Amino acid sequence: ARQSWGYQDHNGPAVWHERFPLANGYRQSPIAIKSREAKYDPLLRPLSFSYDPTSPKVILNCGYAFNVEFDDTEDRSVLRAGPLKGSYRLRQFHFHWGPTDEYGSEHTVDGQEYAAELHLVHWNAEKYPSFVDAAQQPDGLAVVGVLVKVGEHNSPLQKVTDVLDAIKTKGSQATFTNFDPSSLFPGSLDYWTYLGSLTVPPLLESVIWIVLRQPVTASSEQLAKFRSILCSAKSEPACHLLSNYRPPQPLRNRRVRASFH
Ligand SMILES: NS(=O)(=O)c1ccc(C(=O)NCCC(=O)/N=C/Cc2cnc[nH]2)cc1
Ligand SMILES: [Zn+2]
Repeated sequence: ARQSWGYQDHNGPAVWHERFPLANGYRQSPIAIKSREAKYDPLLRPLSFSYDPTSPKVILNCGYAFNVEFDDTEDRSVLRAGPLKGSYRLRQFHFHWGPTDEYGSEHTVDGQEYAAELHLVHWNAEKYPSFVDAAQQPDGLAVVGVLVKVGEHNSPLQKVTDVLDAIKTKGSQATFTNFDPSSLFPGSLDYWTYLGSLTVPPLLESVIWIVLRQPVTASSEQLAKFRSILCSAKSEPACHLLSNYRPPQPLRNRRVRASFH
């Protein structure tokens, strides 16, 4: 079968444009956030989320990340307010990381790269009939990004890292429930927001990004656990997913707004 996209030299972010022309689009993500150029917007409201801890169902190794996937057939876990109009339904969360603790986040802040980044992917179920439809619309998706720096052990995260041995190979999945993803949030919900895209192919320009200002920590051992999953299927030669971040993309004609002074 044709090589699909990935994060190696032959199929990584530098060549995605060959098969996914949106890679060179006008509202691509991630971006390098420059805090001094972000403008405080008093019209931005605090984020309001209500997550049902029984709505996560499975954790899946999709070869380029692992996704904790939610039952999004009704409004069980939703995000409202902030920069959003209406309510957005949580579909999945996943992480991006790098080969060492020094880098691996997708967004950077004032040139600072973080060890990893958590993405909670929501879609506008009030306005669109399905995730796939919402993903084609400029206001269809809302992704909350949480920066992860290496440091103290993160105990809520341990529930996720403990199950990674059970989904080592691409395509494997395991039951995963009774988990509240807001347990992974930092103390402050201050955020930057801007209009962007998926950071993986097809790079659709349908994401309202909400990047929390305050990072959370994870221990070096927990970060190493991310790198232990394989991007290869059981039948293939093993290849560890050591890195799955897209570097920052041109800001072009966009403004980053801040919810805080
Ligand atoms: N990196 S990101 O946050 O921009 C991002 C956002 C969305 C996707 C995405 O849309 N991937 C497709 C796989 C998926 O989301 N699968 C979900 C299955 C599912 C979950 N609940 C019901 N079905 C990937 C990366
Ligand atoms: Zn992501």
